[in-house]
Amino acid sequence: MKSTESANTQKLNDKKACWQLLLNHAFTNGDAVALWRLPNQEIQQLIISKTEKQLKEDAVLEDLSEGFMLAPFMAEHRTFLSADYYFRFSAQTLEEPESATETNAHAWLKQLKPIDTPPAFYEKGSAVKVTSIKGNYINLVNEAIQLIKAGSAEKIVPSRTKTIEASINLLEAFDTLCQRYPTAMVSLISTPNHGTWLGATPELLVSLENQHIFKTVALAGTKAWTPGTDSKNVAWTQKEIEEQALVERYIISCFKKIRLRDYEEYGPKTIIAGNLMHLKSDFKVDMKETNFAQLGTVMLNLLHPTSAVCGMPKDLSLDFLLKNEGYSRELYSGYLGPVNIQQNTELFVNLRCLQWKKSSAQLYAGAGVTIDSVPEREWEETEMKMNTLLSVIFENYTISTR
Ligand SMILES: C=C(O[C@H]1C=CC=C(C(=O)O)[C@@H]1O)C(=O)O
Repeated sequence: MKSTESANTQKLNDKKACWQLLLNHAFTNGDAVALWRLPNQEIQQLIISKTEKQLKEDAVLEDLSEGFMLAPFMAEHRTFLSADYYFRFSAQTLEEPESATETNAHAWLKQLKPIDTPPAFYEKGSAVKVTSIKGNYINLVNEAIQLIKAGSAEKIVPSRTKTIEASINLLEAFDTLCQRYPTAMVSLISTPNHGTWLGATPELLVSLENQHIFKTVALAGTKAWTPGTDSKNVAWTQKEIEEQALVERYIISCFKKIRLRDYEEYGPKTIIAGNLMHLKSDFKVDMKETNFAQLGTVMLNLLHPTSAVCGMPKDLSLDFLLKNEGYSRELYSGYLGPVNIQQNTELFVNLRCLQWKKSSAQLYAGAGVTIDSVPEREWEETEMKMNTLLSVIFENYTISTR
């Protein structure tokens, strides 16, 4: 017992060794794992959960225990990972416990027996890859444009996948994404039911600070960012301005539905998200002043899927995507994030992500199509979005795509 403790004490001073030890034990026991880093924070957080609990449709966000939520694009089957073991890490080491949950987790860690093989992340069966062919995606965008021209929809967000043959070192990739994209929510999730997902998303869906301040954003419009570009001097086209305004109007329509008038709105302004720039407006509500204790739950159900990932009107766009995209989005464009950890909930739309396989990775991206869309440009936009991860992860790899 004593020798295990001293071996582990050394590991605590080495973040990567500590991750290996924890993940190895989690995967050996069939536990689920969520590792994440919130925007503009140094601290990386890790949950190990013994159960992948399916949430009921009427689950109340504000009443959940400390944990991590995962929702696929078709959000009726949401998963909740309770924080059975919770750890925080700085750049190199494990942080000292600050809560009872963390103290328990540290005690558990100290008595774990070393396993010196690399962690075996969960892998899910392969998905269909029809939309990875350029011609298919161009046709899909053209069909969306026809529907919009016929007056049935204002905006639709068709997506596609791309498979890369390579074996990724997930923990290295997670750390590199954290360094390269300080404003993104970076996550690495591995569960028996969902497999393994890595992402660096710029899009907040719902945040609740101290059960008091509700926040969401309207994000749309995409341009390549090159170092040195000043975000204050970026010119956006009419198409991009309208595309983002649609997302804004959608959020406001959700507030109207619940008769909430007292919200603050800032922007839109240009933000840098890795290799890209977007237009973003911020919305904020004081839940105490508006006397709306369950605003998070109510808005989450109304907002998802937003017109940034689905379209406008929502039902018609969803119907179009389910019939025509030709693959299941799974966790791509769903949402994920910590719930009620240290009184805060921060759920993000799962964009700029990949699904990991032992010897390959499946990337996902979509583009907002409006009446002014040019299909070839939408294809290029999805390529740029996939490059957010590819350019970081594969810096030192030879890539072959199919
Ligand atoms: C659907 C995606 O991005 C959304 C978020 C920001 C900008 C978008 C756009 O310009 O089309 C998309 O609405 C994606 O990254 O797969």
